[in-house]
Amino acid sequence: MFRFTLVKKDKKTKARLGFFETLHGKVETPIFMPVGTAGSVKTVTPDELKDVGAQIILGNTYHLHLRPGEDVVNHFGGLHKFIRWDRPILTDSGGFQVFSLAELKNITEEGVTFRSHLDGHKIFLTPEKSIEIQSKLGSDIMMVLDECVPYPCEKEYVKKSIKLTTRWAKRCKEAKKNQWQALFGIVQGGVYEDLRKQSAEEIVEIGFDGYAIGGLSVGEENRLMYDITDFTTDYLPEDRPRYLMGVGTPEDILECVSRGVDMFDCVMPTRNARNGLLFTSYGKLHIKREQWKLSDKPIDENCNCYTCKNFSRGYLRHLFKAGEILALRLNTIHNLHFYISLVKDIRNAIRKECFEEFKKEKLEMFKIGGD
Ligand SMILES: Cc1ccc(CCc2c3nc[nH]c3cc3c(=O)[nH]c(N)nc23)cc1
Ligand SMILES: [Zn+2]
Repeated sequence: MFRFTLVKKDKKTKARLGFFETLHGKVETPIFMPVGTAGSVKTVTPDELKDVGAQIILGNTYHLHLRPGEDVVNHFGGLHKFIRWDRPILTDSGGFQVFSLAELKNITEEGVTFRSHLDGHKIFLTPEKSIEIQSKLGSDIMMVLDECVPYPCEKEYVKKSIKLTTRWAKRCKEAKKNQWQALFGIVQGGVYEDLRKQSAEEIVEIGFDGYAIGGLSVGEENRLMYDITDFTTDYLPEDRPRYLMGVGTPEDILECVSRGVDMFDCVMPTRNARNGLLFTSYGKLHIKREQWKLSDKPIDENCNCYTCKNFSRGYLRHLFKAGEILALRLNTIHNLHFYISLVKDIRNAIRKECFEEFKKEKLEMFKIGGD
């Protein structure tokens, strides 16, 4: 069960306001999706995720297959019941994680063989296997198994790779049959516009509930990521959501919304939080710095999250320096709230037809610097 509704198109940019409906509820777009790789968004509870306004979270086929295994999750009635999250969940197919995490991998027509990064045992992931795992996890949105080529990557290899990715996408759609879960296609093609066009046309031809732009946020310069995104969205149907995988910083999200992207995921808010790097309206702030030792100010005076309503920078710095686990939790709550509030404000700006001014103002403020 899946349906996307386009509510409004910005007049000056390619920004869009919309929402999609799933079995587990509605998600407004543009949206930021917190990453919960192994069945938890690190350090926070489902209730805290709801408090910061999370509407959908991500899970991962690769990690959950390795541990605890999809049969264990299925035993508990699927991922929603297992992790106590009753809103939508999107799972990645495992392809990207194989290419970025696993030792020794071998890609053939049939699928990809790799060794687990946990205990080294051999695993053979095929399009059919990936769909089987995601079905047992019971995610609302499944991703096709694709090959995310590295950056840089020579054009001849990318040319062959997108053909494989298209054949795997077809096999995923066939393997899904008439299951209730939505299935998103993934467009590849590296940084080559002609290959991006070819991949987009082939994936759209197969037909999916939504379309992801893959193969970016893999080390290429931001300008290149923006250009490829801008080029690719023109080849995706208007009446389906567009998901730019792995993106990005607050600036990236503003820039890519204006280039026609609806869905984002990134480990940045959660990973940076655990490293003491906090997002504020004026840019990033390093909480461990000496200068915050006696500061009684909140992280961000424009923020009304639990952390900013209750704690000073001085206390948060102390917790972080002391290695207190509470530091990781309070920092994560703030950073997630920052990202989720940013996309909420983006939605409101598109609704009020002032997105371009909003984007310019935000980008200026981010440059001021939080430290
Ligand atoms: C839990 C979870 C974590 C991460 C992701 C997205 C992971 C991700 C990328 N991240 C950065 N760039 C990325 C590119 C691709 C890609 O081309 N294909 C796929 N399947 N995933 C990607 C999805 C789910
Ligand atoms: Zn806050």
